[in-house]
Amino acid sequence: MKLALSADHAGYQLKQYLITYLQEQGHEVVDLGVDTDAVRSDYPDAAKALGEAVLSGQVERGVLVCGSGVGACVAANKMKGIYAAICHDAYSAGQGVQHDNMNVLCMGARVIGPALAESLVDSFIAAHFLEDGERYVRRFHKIQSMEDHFSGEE
Ligand SMILES: O=C(CO)[C@H](O)[C@H](O)[C@H](O)COP(=O)(O)O
Repeated sequence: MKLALSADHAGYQLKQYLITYLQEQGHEVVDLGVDTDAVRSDYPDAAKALGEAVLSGQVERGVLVCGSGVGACVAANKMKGIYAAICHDAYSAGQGVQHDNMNVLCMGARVIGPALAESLVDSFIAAHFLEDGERYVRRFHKIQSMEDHFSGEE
C-alpha cells in the first residue's frame, strides 16, 4: 500500500521507526515530516499535510503521530473526506477501517511503544471497508451527510 506518514516533534522518533518498518514490509511510504525532534512543531501542520496527501489521492491512507495522538486526530478530522481515529489497540485499528472507513490512523508516541505501533499499522493496512455491509455503508453515508450539513453545503 502507498501510505503517508506525518508527525510533530513528539511523534518524530516513532514516525521514523514506522517508516523503516513499513518499507521493510514492502509498502511505499511518503514522509511528510517533520524532519527533527529538536525543534517544536505544531500538530495541525502535520495533520494538514497528511490530509492533503490522502485527499489528493497521492496516497491511499495515512498515519499521523503526535505526543498523545489526540491533537493530530482532532485536526485531521477537520478536513472533509478524512476519517481519522486514534487507536492504541490492533482491534480498533482494523475495525475502524472495516466498519467506519477510517483512512487516517493516529497514535501517540508518548503513550505506546514501537512493537504495539507495528501491530497497529499492520491491522490498519490489512483491513478494508466492508462495502457489502449495508449497515456500515448506511452509517458511513450518515457521516458524509453530517460533513455536508455542518459545512453549510446542505
Ligand atoms: O500530544 C499532543 C496533544 O494531543 C500534541 O500532538 C503534541 O504532541 C503535544 O502537545 C506536544 O507537547 P510539547 O509540550 O509541545 O512537546
